[in-house]
Amino acid sequence: MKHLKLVWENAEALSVAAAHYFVERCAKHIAEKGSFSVSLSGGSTPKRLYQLLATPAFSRNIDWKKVFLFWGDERFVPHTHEESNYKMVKEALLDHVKIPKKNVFAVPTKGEAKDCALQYEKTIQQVLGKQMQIDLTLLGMGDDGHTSSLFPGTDVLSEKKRFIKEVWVESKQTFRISSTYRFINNSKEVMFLVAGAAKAPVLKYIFAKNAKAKYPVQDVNLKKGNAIWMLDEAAAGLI
Ligand SMILES: O=C1O[C@H](COP(=O)(O)O)[C@@H](O)[C@H](O)[C@H]1O
Repeated sequence: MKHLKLVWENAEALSVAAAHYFVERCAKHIAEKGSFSVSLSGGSTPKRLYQLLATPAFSRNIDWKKVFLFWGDERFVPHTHEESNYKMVKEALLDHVKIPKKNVFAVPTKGEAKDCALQYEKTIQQVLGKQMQIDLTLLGMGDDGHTSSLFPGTDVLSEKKRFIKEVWVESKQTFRISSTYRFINNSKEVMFLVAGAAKAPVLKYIFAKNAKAKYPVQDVNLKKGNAIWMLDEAAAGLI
């Protein structure tokens, strides 16, 4: 897998560049096969991208009827909770664009986490078919090197069969529902959005020559596609 690193002046410039990239990929996939599937990232950095996509400047260039949205990970809280990734995307994007409800696949969060994870995996299978291939997976990276909800030291890191799995995150004393490496690495392409100086030490480590495996993000290794890293100057400062 190739890694393309692009460094932008700040988080705003990074988000604008990511929005342009999203529009371009969307047009390409729709022209080629009539649809565009995206796995959305949670966390602090992508919110601005979603807000930009909702503005007329970007939104008018997106054929929302042909866009299918999934969540790469979700906090195990109701969809109305402040920490819900669904709520963040709803308020930043979904409430402002004409995407059909049937194209939006939120992670269920009622009942047991393990049942919700299984149910979501089945939903994705029904929509994407056996291939389970997302066109564009958006990812962030935590200061601890986690991506999606693949946190250091968690069981989900060694999951080989499942595409979606519940994960108990000890450091946060909570369940999350996460994409597994199997699902992420089957994507056609991933785009990382990473901003802020707190991310710089992990980026320095993972982009060093012959870096040994240490952080979960290092196991994102697409079977066929490539990774594009959108970084701001603060995050890229030690590379
Ligand atoms: O991929 C992801 O990464 C973030 C970490 O991103 P941050 O911008 O909040 O530092 C993670 O927590 C998020 O849920 C996930 O989708």
